[in-house]
Amino acid sequence: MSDTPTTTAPRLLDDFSLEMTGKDVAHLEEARGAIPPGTRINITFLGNEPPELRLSAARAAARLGFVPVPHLSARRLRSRAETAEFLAALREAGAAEEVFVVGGDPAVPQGPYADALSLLRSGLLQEYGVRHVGVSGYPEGHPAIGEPVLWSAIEEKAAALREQGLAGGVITQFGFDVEPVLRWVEDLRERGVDLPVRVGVPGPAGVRRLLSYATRFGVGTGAGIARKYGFSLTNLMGTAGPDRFVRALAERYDAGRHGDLGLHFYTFGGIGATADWVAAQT
Ligand SMILES: NC(=O)C1=CN([C@@H]2O[C@H](COP(=O)(O)OP(=O)(O)OC[C@H]3O[C@@H](n4cnc5c(N)ncnc54)[C@H](O)[C@@H]3O)[C@@H](O)[C@H]2O)C=CC1
Ligand SMILES: Nc1nc(=O)c2c([nH]1)NC[C@@H]1CN(c3ccc(C(=O)N[C@@H](CCC(=O)O)C(=O)O)cc3)CN21
Repeated sequence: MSDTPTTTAPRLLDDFSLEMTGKDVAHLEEARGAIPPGTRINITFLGNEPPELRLSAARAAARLGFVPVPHLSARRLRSRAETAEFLAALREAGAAEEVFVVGGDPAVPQGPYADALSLLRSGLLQEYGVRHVGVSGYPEGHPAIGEPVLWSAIEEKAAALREQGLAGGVITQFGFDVEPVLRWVEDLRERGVDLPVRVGVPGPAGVRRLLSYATRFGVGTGAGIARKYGFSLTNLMGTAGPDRFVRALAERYDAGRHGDLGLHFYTFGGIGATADWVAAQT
């Protein structure tokens, strides 16, 4: 129904998720009133944040009435015992039901899990009460991982989730261009993966910051993409929000072809700005 974008857009935003780091707890507290109760709040697993900081973020999200979705970065986990300890603490915090499992940026795994799949297959997650696992998707590829590897990884993870009796979903790497996202989702569906997909996009933020994260994670920002998204590569002082991106996604989203789609906002230090932006859309 591409001729009724205004009725489709709120649907995509009905059950959005937000991503924060351990350092954003005060921002979450400030923004709480602008975020619908029960919203999923993902907690990034940064290498430079100690587990206690991530745990305090998970606790804060639960205490404020949201659903914490802590991330586990497989390659950063140094042992099965360390992983079990983190999961036990999450369970204690009421934050273990939903997690997001990602490979992890270290070029060499720091412990027994070389990828998300090995953690999924370890049996540990269920032991600590995990019921729903998010995995990542890369509509524009990944700078260090080839396309065929990415495709087999996501197919194997979807199969492993089924085998392990875990519910799941996909969250895509943030991007600035809707076209590759929808093409990728169609490809995913043709490969038989029917997991719900949350399309990752940055919340409103300064252009300089967006570009620096994009560079850091190998996300494309060509001049054409920038224009479509609504920022200029030469005006680094400006800010840019996902207005056009979300509008374009809503216009082109066809549930018959794309299955279950939602939105995931990478807030990059601005959870309040993102919450306000979403609230202003409805
Ligand atoms: N999308 C996101 O929000 C985030 C993505 N990442 C990064 O994305 C990458 C892939 O994660 P997943 O999609 O979960 O992959 P995965 O764990 O499912 O692995 C897929 C394949 O790529 C290989 N691989 C994984 N990480 C790698 C790395 N850092 N360098 C070289 N090869 C690697 C694995 O051995 C496996 O063959 C990782 O580098 C991860 O840190 C990290 C944090 C958040
Ligand atoms: N390949 C890959 N690796 C990642 O680690 C990664 C992705 N992709 N995609 C996006 C998510 C979100 N990520 C991040 C990483 C760092 C901050 C961060 O450092 N935030 C600052 C505040 C904002 C700022 O000052 O820029 C912080 O201090 O927490 C946030 C999200 C990491 N993520």
